[in-house]
Amino acid sequence: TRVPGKPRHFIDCYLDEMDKRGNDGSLFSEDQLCAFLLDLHFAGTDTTANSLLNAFFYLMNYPETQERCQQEIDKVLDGKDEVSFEDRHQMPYVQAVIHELQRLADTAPLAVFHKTTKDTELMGYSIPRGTTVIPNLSSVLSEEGQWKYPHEFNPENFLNDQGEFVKPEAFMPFSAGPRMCLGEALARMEVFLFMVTLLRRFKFIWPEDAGEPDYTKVFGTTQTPRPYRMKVQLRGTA
Ligand code: HEM
Repeated sequence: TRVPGKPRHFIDCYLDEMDKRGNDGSLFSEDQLCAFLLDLHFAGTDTTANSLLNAFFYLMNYPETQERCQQEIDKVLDGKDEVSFEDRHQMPYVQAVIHELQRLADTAPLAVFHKTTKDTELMGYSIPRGTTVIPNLSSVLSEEGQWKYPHEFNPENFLNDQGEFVKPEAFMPFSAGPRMCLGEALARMEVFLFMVTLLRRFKFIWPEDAGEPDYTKVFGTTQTPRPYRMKVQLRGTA
């Protein structure tokens, strides 16, 4: 349905640009376009969507936590039309819950595979040049000794004794190092704004006939919770 010269979206614009350039040796190519689409849909959308899916799955099954988030949100946003990312500094509990949900979402369990470009020594281990290295983020995110409650959902993992938000070093769902997630800042902003906006308006309820929740995930390059249904109620209408 594409009409050259009348772009409707990114792909059309890109194809127009490819037509214009012909074979001028530029980087505009179908391969490059595919790589961009993977970035947009897979790295940029699927990860954040799965984080949100996981978040609402847990919040429905921990209604007291959901309610405590809503109380903090109501207090901080009192009189404001919309939430802004800056508001997170006044919401230590919500921040702790969101980080705890991201920890358990374990969205990219094996990060992205890497390869050593030279012989490398790491903590007494020698890793020859050209070795494929697969980071195990699942292990870090539930490492005993790094978390107060490594194997359960508990926002206390991100709160100190004064109830302030703290981020342990082992929190690395976006991996670490020079090739860590390029979209981390955007993803964190998106997850915060989506969650706060939705929690402010709606109550998320696990349907009575849904049975016991199954917390095991569908494993993949990105992990996702098992399909579920949810009941959504406008707040204040119950
Ligand atoms: C909650 C959401 C997200 C999670 C958990 C996540 C996680 C990750 C992880 C673990 C990596 C691998 C890092 C490594 O190689 O060690 C990665 C890479 C990457 N992510 Fe994300 N990501 C998320 C959202 C996003 C978003 C929204 C974008 C872009 C808009 C994005 C763009 C990228 C890109 C481009 C890379 C490759 C970076 C490179 O190889 O240099 N990610 N992400």
